[in-house]
Amino acid sequence: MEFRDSRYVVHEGCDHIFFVGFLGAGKSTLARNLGELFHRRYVDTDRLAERIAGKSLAEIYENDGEELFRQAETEVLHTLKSKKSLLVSCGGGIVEKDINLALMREMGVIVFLDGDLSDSLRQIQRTDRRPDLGSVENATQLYRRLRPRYEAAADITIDIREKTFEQVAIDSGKLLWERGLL
Ligand SMILES: Nc1ncnc2c1ncn2[C@@H]1O[C@H](COP(=O)(O)OP(=O)(O)OP(=O)(O)O)[C@@H](O)[C@H]1O
Ligand SMILES: O=C(O)C1=C[C@@H](O)[C@@H](O)[C@H](O)C1
Ligand SMILES: [Mg+2]
Repeated sequence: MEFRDSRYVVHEGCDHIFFVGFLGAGKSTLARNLGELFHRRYVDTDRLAERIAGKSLAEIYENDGEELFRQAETEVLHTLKSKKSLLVSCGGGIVEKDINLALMREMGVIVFLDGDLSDSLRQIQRTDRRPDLGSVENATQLYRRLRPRYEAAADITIDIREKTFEQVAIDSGKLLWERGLL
């Protein structure tokens, strides 16, 4: 059943806000915080992809490989077309596929949380559950490869370096509110 609540902002057409950025940057925390502050529903593409596949991200990678996970991720994005006004925290690798970028652009705006790799690595508690991460060398390579893709995809970039999660929520909430996006 479609969730309805008069406190929630409803714009015309599809008006999702997609948060992209490296693994552990704080995308889910921000989307959840902004959802509470601005009464917008929040979803996470990794969790939705796990639901489609019926297993955890780590299990998908191990049993089926990354490609199947990426397919589930694209499927997830398609399902969001029929929804409205969502705050969407995206998997770190969502920018790997051009089709995902096109779908996100079609459905709303893309916000890039631009942070340091060292902060991401510190914030990720269970690196064993993160198949994409691997060693520090691997994570560094991945960060170098993905960062230009986040930058190119972004409608809005938020510098999150040396900011607390709370500061990021306040700064980005203000910015998105001023642009009429929240
Ligand atoms: N207020 C906070 N202060 C410090 N650390 C926090 C705070 N909120 C969350 N964290 C930590 O930072 C981690 C990363 O945050 P979050 O899960 O929001 O990032 P993400 O970008 O969504 O990562 P993922 O790659 O898992 O999708 C959390 O798992 C948590 O351990
Ligand atoms: O290793 C991981 O935890 C992840 C791998 C990528 O597919 C990402 O897209 C996903 O967000 C997380
Ligand atoms: Mg997340």
